[in-house]
Amino acid sequence: MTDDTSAPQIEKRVESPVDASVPPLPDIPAEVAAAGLAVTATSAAASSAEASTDRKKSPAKTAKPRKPRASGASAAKKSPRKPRSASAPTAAGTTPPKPEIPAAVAAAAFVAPAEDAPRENAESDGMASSDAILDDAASAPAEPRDEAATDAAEPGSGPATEPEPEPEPEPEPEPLPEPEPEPEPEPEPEPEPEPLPEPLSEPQPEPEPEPEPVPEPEPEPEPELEPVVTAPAADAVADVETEAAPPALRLSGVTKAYGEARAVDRIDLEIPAGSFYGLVGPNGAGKTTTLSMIAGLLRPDEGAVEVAGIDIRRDPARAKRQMGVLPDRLRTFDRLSGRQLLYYYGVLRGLKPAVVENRIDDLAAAFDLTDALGRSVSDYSAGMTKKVMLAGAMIHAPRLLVLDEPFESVDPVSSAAILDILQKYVAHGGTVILSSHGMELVQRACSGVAVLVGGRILAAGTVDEVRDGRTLEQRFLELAGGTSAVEGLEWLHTFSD
Ligand SMILES: Nc1ncnc2c1ncn2[C@@H]1O[C@H](COP(=O)(O)OP(=O)(O)OP(=O)(O)O)[C@@H](O)[C@H]1O
Repeated sequence: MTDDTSAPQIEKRVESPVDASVPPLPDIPAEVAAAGLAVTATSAAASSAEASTDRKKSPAKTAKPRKPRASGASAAKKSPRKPRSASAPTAAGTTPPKPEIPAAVAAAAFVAPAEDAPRENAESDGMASSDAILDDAASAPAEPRDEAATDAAEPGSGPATEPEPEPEPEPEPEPLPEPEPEPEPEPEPEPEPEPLPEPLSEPQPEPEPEPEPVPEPEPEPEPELEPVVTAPAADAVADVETEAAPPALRLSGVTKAYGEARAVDRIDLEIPAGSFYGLVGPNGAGKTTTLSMIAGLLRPDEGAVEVAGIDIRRDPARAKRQMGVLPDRLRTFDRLSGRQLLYYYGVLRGLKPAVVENRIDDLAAAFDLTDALGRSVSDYSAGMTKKVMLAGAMIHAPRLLVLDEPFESVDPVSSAAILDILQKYVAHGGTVILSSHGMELVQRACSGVAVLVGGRILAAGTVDEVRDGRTLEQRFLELAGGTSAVEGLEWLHTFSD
């Protein structure tokens, strides 16, 4: 379809995707994204009410000079935001409806993070990128997150909105000018602004409340924001990855048991950046469990997972920032339209609304979803849902894509388009690890492969090394036990009618 052209487009726009005012995902999710989204949704919904209320009030408040608590810088920052949110998410003419979703989402998503929880929980948490986000959020700092949430709210969807952390730090036109010019405490500043405001506000010292509101503390958040969604240009990805040491992914003695059964048993695996890596194995072999631990959605009982050298257990927020995740089950916020869902994927990852809008269009074209963007995801077919979730996993241009059976249920044309997108992504330094039952596809598309059977890796290396002169399917059958003789079903050959 639009394969050839779509990919390049994506690269094009990856330049300055991060919303300077939005904190990195990890933080965001304190409640958010899939896993985090739920949280975000929840908190966002909750705070959105406040946010909207605050906004409405803001003008009025502004009229009243309050005590200059926030620095001039911060105040200045906030004012410009309001206008933006108003025009935010309308991209293709479709304005994201109200985020009742978030609320619903939150409920669903949050269940996820459970690690040792029973299957149901594990899955909902499971490989959902949103879940991952949630985890991040949980581990992330509170501040940035609020901002992210705020941005997310901007989409115009009233509900899930902006968590305004501190409703009070209201900018004060009058007070601002003074703090900035110069911390001349007593002489001039006091006479003008203080008379009225003081009675209203709270601060303690009457004479010198201004010097305290340190003017500089706020600039700090910005530095954090930048590193957040680094994704930018493919070139950048390539640069960073190429030389420096750590592999894109390293598993060391990773083990996960459910009761007595070891779903994953002491797995060691190292995948260099720029790899297109396949994880194959029979049903129940432990592929999803392994990918869920990589994504940070399940915690290993033993062993360590490192993403680009970052131990996901020690610094989950930063590690998850590097990843885009497609969960094994298509659980997502399906009451949102495709456009809304992608919009939230993007803003929750800290992207600027305008960037998200552009990427949504690019991804929709690439995945042949343009005509479906306005429809509720709950009405999508399995393949369409898989594609929109895959698009969501990519929208922030992560360095590592963790995809659980990305081609399952996807039609041949879309599969070819997805494969083309992934191959170009890898060619520019990105790394893909995916699970699949398609031996032919893995043999054709992947550079490396691991065969997982009974929770253990029986073979791993380049595809050619593993298949060792045979087809990958033949090799797989050997390792997985081959074809078993079918006996005991003779009754099936004697029809009941
Ligand atoms: N939450 C859970 N609670 C109990 N057992 C679980 C849970 N999740 C997975 N398992 C078990 O762990 C083993 C590995 O499951 P997993 O889903 O990782 O396999 P898989 O290789 O992805 O299988 P498939 O190819 O069918 O998707 C299976 O025996 C499964 O029943």
